[in-house]
Amino acid sequence: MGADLNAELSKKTLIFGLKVWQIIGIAVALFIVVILFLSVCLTSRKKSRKTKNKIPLSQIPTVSKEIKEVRVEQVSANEFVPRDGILLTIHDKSSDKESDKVMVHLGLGKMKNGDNCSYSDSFNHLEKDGGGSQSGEEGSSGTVTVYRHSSSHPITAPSPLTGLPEFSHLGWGHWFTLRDLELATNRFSKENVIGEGGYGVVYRGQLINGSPVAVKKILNNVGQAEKEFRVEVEAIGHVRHKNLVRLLGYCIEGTHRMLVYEYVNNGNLEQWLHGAMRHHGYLTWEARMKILLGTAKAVLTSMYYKTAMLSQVNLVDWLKMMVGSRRSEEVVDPNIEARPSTRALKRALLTALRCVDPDSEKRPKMGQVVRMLESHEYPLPREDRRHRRNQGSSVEIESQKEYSDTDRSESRG
Ligand SMILES: Nc1ncnc2c1ncn2[C@@H]1O[C@H](COP(=O)(O)OP(=O)(O)OP(=O)(O)O)[C@@H](O)[C@H]1O
Repeated sequence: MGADLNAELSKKTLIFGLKVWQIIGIAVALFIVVILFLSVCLTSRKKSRKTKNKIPLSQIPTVSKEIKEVRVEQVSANEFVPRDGILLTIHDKSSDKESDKVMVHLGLGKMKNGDNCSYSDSFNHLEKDGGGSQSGEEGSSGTVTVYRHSSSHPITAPSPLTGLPEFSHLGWGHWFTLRDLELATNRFSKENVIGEGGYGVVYRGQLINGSPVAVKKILNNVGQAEKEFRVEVEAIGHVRHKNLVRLLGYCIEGTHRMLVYEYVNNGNLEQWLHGAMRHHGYLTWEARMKILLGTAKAVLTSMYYKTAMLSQVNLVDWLKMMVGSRRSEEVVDPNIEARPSTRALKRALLTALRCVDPDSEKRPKMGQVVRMLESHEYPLPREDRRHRRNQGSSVEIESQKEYSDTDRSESRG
């Protein structure tokens, strides 16, 4: 048997007179070379695709470990399997008569590979029986966009009430995708810009459930920005206070960092103080004091969550100069019709000066600020102050020494 096989393998063939075993050997070697070549090609293609998708490390701001990034990418519709109850919410964006699109949040599905996904898109608005919006494949001209979410971080189900993602894994707020916010802000159009702060541009937007929102797009080239984002998301997000604009959620995708706030349609304090809202009138002294106190209380609520950056240095210098040269009365906005009493003005200025003491150790605690502003006894008359100081000092009493120049001139006056 063995001898037969040997004889067969040793037979010469017509291919260059090579023996059978030689031909087999060459074929096997060629096969191995081809397999090796193909696997090298595939590996290098995968690698180059990965590096293409990767953003240089220097451009990716570091986020807290608590905040997980969602990898979202568009895939073709046949790669996913929708779950039951596809249609969750229809928001008719055409109500403003400018667009004939209906935005449809379709819901949740599963990728063929087992990953969770959500999918949504806008369809042409269908006029039917007087303009009601209709959903579904029939007549739709849009293609469904599927968002794939990493399986290690399953997406949260949209709330049946709002159509928005449910609370984020941080225990508060919604976790928006970039696409959610693009849809809300008309792709961050210039017309939707409502302001610009130190950390980014703020856009007006409308969520899928119709709620107006302010979307702050954090500039990722500002050093403080990532810190600002983290502080807001991890700390301010938990805080509820009637004087603080509520943070509704956030978006982290690639290098994008965005904060979504409830929309305040009443202008901002700067606009009220510097005349941009003058068609609505001017703030009275009482209203200003209320804002001051409300702000102090809000800061007290959110303290050492947030380290505010003071951008009022010139204002502070000006105030000190005015008080130092006994022109306190002149710092009151001339547009206020009912001027504050001397005592009320002194209370406000004294508190303000204490808060901007160059020695941060000497600045009052926010609780003391609230007490100073709320106390009608404050500032104490000089005799009472001397008397109380003999009994034991408090910051409020001590702070009045700082104001002594003006104080003396006011008492004389
Ligand atoms: N929730 C909101 N509702 C309506 N408008 C807003 C809202 N948040 C911000 N804005 C507008 O956008 C502007 C910029 O806001 P942002 O919070 O970025 O900066 P800021 O508070 O003015 O300054 P800074 O960045 O130094 O804190 C505001 O002055 C305001 O006009």
